[in-house]
Amino acid sequence: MPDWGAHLSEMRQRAPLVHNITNYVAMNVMANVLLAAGASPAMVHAVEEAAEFTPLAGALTINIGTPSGPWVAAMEASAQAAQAAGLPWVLDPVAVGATAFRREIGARLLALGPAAIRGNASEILALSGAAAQGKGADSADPVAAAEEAARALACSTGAVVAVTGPVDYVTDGARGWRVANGHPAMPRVTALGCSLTGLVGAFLAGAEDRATATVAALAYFGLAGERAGETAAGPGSFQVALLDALATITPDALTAGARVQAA
Ligand SMILES: Nc1ncnc2c1ncn2[C@@H]1O[C@H](COP(=O)(O)OP(=O)(O)OP(=O)(O)O)[C@@H](O)[C@H]1O
Ligand SMILES: Cc1ncsc1CCO
Ligand SMILES: [Mg+2]
Repeated sequence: MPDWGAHLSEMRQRAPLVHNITNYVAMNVMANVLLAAGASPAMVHAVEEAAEFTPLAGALTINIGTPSGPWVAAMEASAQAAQAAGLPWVLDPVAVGATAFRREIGARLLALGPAAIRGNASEILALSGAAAQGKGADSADPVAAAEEAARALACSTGAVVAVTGPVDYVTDGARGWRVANGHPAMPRVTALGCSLTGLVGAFLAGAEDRATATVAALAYFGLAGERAGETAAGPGSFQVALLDALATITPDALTAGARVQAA
């Protein structure tokens, strides 16, 4: 098994600038998650500047949670800029199955070569063209039901695909892992999946093996959730405790606490 903590250590040494085009709900929590982990977030979405900004960063993340025409234009321009610069970019296809608008955005972004795709089971099923039962931004499908779709999507796009839920599944089409870290309070705080997408971007910046870097980001976030769950009184204090745990988890603690199995 790879040394998961080494990925965290490398990310903190690089302290990458991560360019995020995310949704209105996620902006603050996602930026705080990236700062707590040791990366530098920048939320830059104006179509007038987004593509100019992208090459300054170590990675780009694109989240379609609250899309509108000009934002989508910025997403496409930044994804193209990342592709041209050889920078990894991560797609978070929020509620992609819900409307025709989102399905079209998802298909257009998929064609721009994401290095990784991170979504819940309903989103990964919908993005792959399979039937999905998502409830808006929330999943209504089990992770296991999306594993085959995830492998197919990884093979057709070349991206690492991460399906999150009670036990996460990650695949690059050839290899697969299950990540059991996490806490049941996590889906009760909004935008934690969106924030995790930002962390995947941070771990991918400069990484040699994008699949194991993605697994490490998921194990780290899930372990932080476990730590937060030990002290939190409810969803509000959980969010605060999660930030503290992200900042205090060491690479050695991640290596010891990661509950990852090859799948
Ligand atoms: N029931 C659960 N038990 C433990 N961990 C969970 C559970 N559900 C989700 N998680 C963890 O929560 C994090 C976010 O994943 P989730 O699948 O909820 O994302 P999401 O649906 O895209 O969230 P959002 O759209 O609100 O940002 C991941 O680290 C995942 O492992
Ligand atoms: C609640 C919500 N609605 C659109 S985006 C978002 C954040 C979680 O994906
Ligand atoms: Mg989501």
